[in-house]
Amino acid sequence: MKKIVIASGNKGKIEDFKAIFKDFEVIGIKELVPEFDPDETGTTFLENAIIKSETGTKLTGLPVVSDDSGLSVEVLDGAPGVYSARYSGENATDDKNNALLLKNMEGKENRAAYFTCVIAVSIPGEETVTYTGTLSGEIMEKPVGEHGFGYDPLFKTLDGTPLAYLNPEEKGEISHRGNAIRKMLQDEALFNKLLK
Ligand SMILES: O=P(O)(O)OP(=O)(O)OP(=O)(O)OC[C@H]1O[C@@H](n2cnc3c(O)ncnc32)[C@H](O)[C@@H]1O
Ligand SMILES: [Mg+2]
Repeated sequence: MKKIVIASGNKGKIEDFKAIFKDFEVIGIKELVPEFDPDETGTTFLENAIIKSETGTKLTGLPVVSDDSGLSVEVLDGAPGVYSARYSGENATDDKNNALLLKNMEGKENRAAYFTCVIAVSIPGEETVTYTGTLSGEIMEKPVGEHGFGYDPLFKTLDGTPLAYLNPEEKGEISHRGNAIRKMLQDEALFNKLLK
């Protein structure tokens, strides 16, 4: 089976990609390079996704997939954006990030927000390719639901469904990550290269 490496330390993401690359041997990059943790110095999701996939290919010599994603809130000028994972600082956790977001949204009328996901794929000797997906919705007044991770408990879709009410499969049907993945799966040229 062909190998594909997922350049992420986020177990949720690796599980998502295992379900997608069923015909590949999916390897989390930390299995090969335990200290893998490139600085996400980009100012866009696209730049950070490329940093992660290209660093991964350089270190492993294998095809590498990465995902850079986050939440952008209109009334906060797009914050937390590329800083979504570290919104509440050095020792950020999902709970701390959500608490800070609620605090910064106190008294705000406009609750519009969207998730972005950029997937980058680097293959040795080939140009890196990227796929972008988004999901629009609103920030709620308090966390609800049991599913998901990150900011899911505070997010509801435009039709009013709280994201954390959805199981992984249901979320994938509408999510920013699902939408980026569907674009990637339609790219036949990519899979021809990966399977070569
Ligand atoms: O960089 P890697 O190692 O892949 O893992 P990470 O968790 O640091 O991932 P990012 O740098 O892409 O940061 C993404 C953050 O955005 C948030 N996020 C991304 N996708 C999300 C989703 O589907 N639901 C809720 N929050 C999400 C969440 O807080 C993540 O920690
Ligand atoms: Mg990260």
